[in-house]
Amino acid sequence: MAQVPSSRQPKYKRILLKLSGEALMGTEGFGIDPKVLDRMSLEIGQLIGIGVQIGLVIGGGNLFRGAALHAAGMDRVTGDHMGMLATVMNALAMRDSLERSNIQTRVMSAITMEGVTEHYDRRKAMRYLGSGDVVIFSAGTGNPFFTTDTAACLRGIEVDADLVLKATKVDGVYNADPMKDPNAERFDTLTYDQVLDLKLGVMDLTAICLIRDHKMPLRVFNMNKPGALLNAVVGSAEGTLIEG
Ligand SMILES: Nc1ncnc2c1ncn2[C@@H]1O[C@H](COP(=O)(O)OP(=O)(O)O)[C@@H](O)[C@H]1O
Ligand SMILES: O=c1ccn([C@@H]2O[C@H](COP(=O)(O)OP(=O)(O)O)[C@@H](O)[C@H]2O)c(=O)[nH]1
Repeated sequence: MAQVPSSRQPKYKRILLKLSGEALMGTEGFGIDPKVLDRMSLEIGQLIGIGVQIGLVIGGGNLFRGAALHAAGMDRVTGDHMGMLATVMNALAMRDSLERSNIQTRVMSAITMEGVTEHYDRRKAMRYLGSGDVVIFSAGTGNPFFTTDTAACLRGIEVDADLVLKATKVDGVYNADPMKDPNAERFDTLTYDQVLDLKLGVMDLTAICLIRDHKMPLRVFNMNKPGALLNAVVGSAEGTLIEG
């Protein structure tokens, strides 16, 4: 397991990390790049090494998104079911990579899939987290019309995480989409209400309202920046912190 300097002590004991499905495809246009999984496992191993308890939610956008399937003519609920199943595939791939790095991992699913994953059970998940296992919460919330961002916030609140972390392709939250506006400026911190009032497209409104109502802090950071995850967990300025 990767070593980190002992000075880097965690500020947060238990975190819920959300990885977008798209991030898993690396430079490919679809699917899963094992190199990305292994890099994430290395970074997660560093956190385990300093005693952080980790819940993971992985999106499915590298495989299927209900809204996109619907736009192409499919029934929306069927599309969302396919999207949720895609997150289970990503979770199994991530578990495989974590376990090859000797990190004990559990996959739970909000949709019953006996023989493939455990069914989501909050109390069991809390026990697994408490004993140091990584728990991957798959199949989103189990309901259509939601996103895995909302699932991450929901599970984070349910399992009493100290912080929800959204790993994404950009360096944090900006005053405009930085992929479209080269002059966009990044915020170091934001309140929940600022995110809502300024309509900052970093997470869907359901997710932001949920964390606002439960006062769950959220940090948005760039998952392609080596060491950014560790920085965020030791409390260094990294990306954008949303709270208050
Ligand atoms: N105000 C904003 N600040 C940061 N990113 C934004 C903003 N508005 C839109 N985005 C876009 O949101 C994306 C991050 O969301 P994410 O959920 O990781 O991606 P996706 O929606 O493709 O799964 C970024 O790649 C960025 O282009
Ligand atoms: O609670 C949930 C979570 C996800 N999804 C479906 O799963 C897809 C993949 O999730 P998401 O788009 O959040 O993945 P990401 O953008 O993070 O890769 C979504 O588009 C939805 O179709 C859903 O129906 N309910």
